[in-house]
Amino acid sequence: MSQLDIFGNPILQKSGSIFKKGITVIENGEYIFYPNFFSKEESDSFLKTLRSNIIWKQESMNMYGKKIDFPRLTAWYGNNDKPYSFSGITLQPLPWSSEILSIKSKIEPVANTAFNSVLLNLYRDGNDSISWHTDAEKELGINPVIASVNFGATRKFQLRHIKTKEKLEIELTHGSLLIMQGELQHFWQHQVPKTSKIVRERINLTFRVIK
Ligand SMILES: O=C(O)CCC(=O)C(=O)O
Ligand SMILES: [Fe+2]
Repeated sequence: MSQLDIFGNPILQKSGSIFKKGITVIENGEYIFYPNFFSKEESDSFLKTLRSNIIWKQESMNMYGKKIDFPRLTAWYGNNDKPYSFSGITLQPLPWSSEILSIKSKIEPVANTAFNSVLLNLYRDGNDSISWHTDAEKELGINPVIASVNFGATRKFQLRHIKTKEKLEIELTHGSLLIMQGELQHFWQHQVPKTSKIVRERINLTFRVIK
């Protein structure tokens, strides 16, 4: 476990990253990580209510004429009725639920951003994953702020610079908050790889602003 600063953020030992006011500044991007943003009790409760109240869907995409299921379940909520497209599929948002609004109101002052939509992912076990991508869809505009909230199993979140191929890794723990900002989405891809470890379910919420 790395050393933590006064904000509870790990102090990165990696060369090339500067740490100021809780923001980790890396080449072509910034992030803020709170390993314990929500208490254990709050996190346990959100995990349970989101698991049962969210309308989870098995989305799929078409690849060479074959239907391929995403290796996770997803849901899309928001106050914006513009459809949002990613990985070749288009999602219509469902109206905010009370537990999502409660999470949103806690993270907005920290992220300094009023989010109008959220994508939820349910990773049922270590076989579920999301592969290398950026969240740089044109609806999100230039230098989007994306706030990622995590409940359940701790999973590895990897970042890879598209030019230098440098890699960073953050363990996204139960109750953690990761805010990605600056140029990060334009220069770094991210993924949550499969793991052969036996892990419980994990729910991730990425809050976004659709322009
Ligand atoms: O599950 C995660 O931590 C990442 C999810 C993600 O990258 C996305 O939904 O775009
Ligand atoms: Fe993403």
